Amino acid sequence: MLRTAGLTKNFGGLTAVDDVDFRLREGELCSLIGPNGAGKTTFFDLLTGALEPTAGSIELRRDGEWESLTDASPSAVAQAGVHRSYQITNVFPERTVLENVRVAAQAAGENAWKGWRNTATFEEHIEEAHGILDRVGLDALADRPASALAHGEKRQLEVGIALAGDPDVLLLDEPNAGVSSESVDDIIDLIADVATDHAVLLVEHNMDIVMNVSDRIVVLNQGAVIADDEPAAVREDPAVQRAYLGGYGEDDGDDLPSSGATTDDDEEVVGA
Ligand SMILES: Nc1ncnc2c1ncn2[C@@H]1O[C@H](COP(=O)(O)OP(=O)(O)OP(=O)(O)O)[C@@H](O)[C@H]1O
Repeated sequence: MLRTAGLTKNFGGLTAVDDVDFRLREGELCSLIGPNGAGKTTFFDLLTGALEPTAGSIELRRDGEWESLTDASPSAVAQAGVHRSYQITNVFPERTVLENVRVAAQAAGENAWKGWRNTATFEEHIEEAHGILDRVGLDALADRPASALAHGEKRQLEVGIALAGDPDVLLLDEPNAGVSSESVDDIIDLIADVATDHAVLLVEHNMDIVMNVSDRIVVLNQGAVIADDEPAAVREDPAVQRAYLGGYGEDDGDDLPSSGATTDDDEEVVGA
């Protein structure tokens, strides 16, 4: 579905992403984890065209053919069907929840340039937006200004915006950031639901979420892949425990870590 080969990004003398061969398969939910500064955001920025790679390639499979996204612009990547939900919100605060999703649906639509004048298209986008809001659990709040949403609801809205235009691949950037620990189950349900009909790459520090939803986990450390396996195998991998997990799940899989990845909310305790 989406693959990289030798993907590398240097910032001056620093290699933030180091020769990464990665593959996201159709229907798969893959998580990308690693300590602060491991290169997760940079990898996302490369996949979405926000950054140009120093070396390597990015390809998306569409209609049975591999298509290069290596030098594609962010809008070309989005047009190709790879959408990202942002850790730093891209919500218009004064607009309503519905408007935020409708505008995203319109921008993603094939007839975007006609949208403002074409009533049928406008109605279609409103319908799509309501469907998406229903899916992310926000339809009851459709007429609220986005600024009035709680943290967790904003994350839900960001996922909704990323869903607009029906992408093939969803890149979810810390959908749990700033969300209270009571809402973790809602976020798990939301991620699991969108993964039923999209290939999903998730960056998330909360290991309870990652271990719960992932089909596969890729671990980055200092820009390089140090593990790529099923959750149980990754959890038991000594190199991953050393670099990131710091004791998480070593005894019975349910313990909170004494250090390492966060398990409940917005506090990040992972060492760089
Ligand atoms: N624009 C930039 N210029 C220079 N260095 C950068 C730039 N962006 C990131 N870096 C460096 O690249 C490395 C990887 O950073 P990145 O933000 O990708 O890590 P991360 O895994 O997303 O971390 P976090 O979990 O804290 O979000 C870090 O050492 C960071 O300081």
